[in-house]
Amino acid sequence: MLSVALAGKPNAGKSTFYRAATLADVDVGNYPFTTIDPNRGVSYVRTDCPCLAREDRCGNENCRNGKRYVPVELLDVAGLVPGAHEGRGLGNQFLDALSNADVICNVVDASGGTNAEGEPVEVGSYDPVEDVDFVEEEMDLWLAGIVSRNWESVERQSRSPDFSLEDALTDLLTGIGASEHDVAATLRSVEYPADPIQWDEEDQERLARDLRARSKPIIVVANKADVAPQENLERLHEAADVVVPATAEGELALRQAAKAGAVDYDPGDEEFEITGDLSEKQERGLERIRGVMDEWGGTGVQTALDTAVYDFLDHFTAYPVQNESKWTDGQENVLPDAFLLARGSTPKDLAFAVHSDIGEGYLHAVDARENRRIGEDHELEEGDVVKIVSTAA
Ligand SMILES: Nc1nc2c(ncn2[C@@H]2O[C@H](COP(=O)(O)OP(=O)(O)OP(=O)(O)O)[C@@H](O)[C@H]2O)c(=O)[nH]1
Repeated sequence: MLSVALAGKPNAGKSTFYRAATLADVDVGNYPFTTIDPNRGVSYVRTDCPCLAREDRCGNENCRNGKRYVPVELLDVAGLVPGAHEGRGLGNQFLDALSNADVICNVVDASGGTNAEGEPVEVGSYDPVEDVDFVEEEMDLWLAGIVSRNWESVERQSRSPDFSLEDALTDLLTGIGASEHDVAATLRSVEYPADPIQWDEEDQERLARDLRARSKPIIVVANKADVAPQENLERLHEAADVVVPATAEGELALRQAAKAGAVDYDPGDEEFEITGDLSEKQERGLERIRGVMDEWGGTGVQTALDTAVYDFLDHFTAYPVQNESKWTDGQENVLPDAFLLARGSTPKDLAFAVHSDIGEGYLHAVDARENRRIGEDHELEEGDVVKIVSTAA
């Protein structure tokens, strides 16, 4: 399962975001929105379900009237502080947890109401742009530290006659969780000395920064947007590639109210409707959230996850089925599964995502929307429904 990590300094709102994003108003099937352990849970990205193209909604447990929720792992990596790569605060423990993530949401207190250590200060007095830079910096230097600690071994290997620097670096970097694809791209784009003995700290750091940017991309969640000065949000937009304004507290309140049956709201909706009895205070609280949602097109929590996975990581959703006309599996379940795949993935990649045996026995595939056979190197797209024919099926 694709893994999204929440990082950021203390008190930025990570736990609130995490609690909101892993809370469901109903229990859903195999992937309840419940927490796996205190810092690792299941959340969802939202997309249009292919059943919208049909007369009836599919009724899948992760589809709500055509809004499809696709499971992702969510990690809450608490308490990162400046200097963590040198062991400050809880130090490397958190950075190590981040190494399992495919994409990172840097939760920033956009209100400027907490300082670098996460201690409360007057709202607007701290510059949240500092928090954008520090998470990136900590991760870059943490990776540079790993490269540096392992350098002696690369130097030792270089004495062997059939030594290849590229192979040694690939071994080292894939060993710490980077994909071969990212490592190859980094080695192509960064200039470095051919002899490991000639490398200095700067060479190691350049390599680490490039690889970090490829293998651990970071989006910024401008949290506490409900109380953030407009100027802070503008500055954050200038400082980072992708910034999503959000109110984690607002999303948590809405999901709790939805769970209690007091509002009609699905995660990612731009608005909600009050449907149950609420105290005057509760109603005032929810109306305040409505004001923020009107401005940003929702609370931003679902948008942040969707942006991280679909836009920033450039993934899409594909739906394998066994019956190409009914879009069902062997048990008559309609659109039973949804898989997140990287842009450029083919039917064979989908087959491997379903099961390695299905991938190995791959024969051909059928586009169930168009009802036609598709080639092995056909690039799948968002919402594709695919029947895979395999010797293993
Ligand atoms: N105004 C406002 N406050 C928020 C929002 N999200 C979180 N908070 C508040 O910010 C404070 C810190 O939130 P947490 O979720 O505990 O922060 P954290 O980043 O997990 O902190 P650590 O666990 O210390 O790493 C709490 O008082 C929250 O209620 C928001 O969207 N708006």
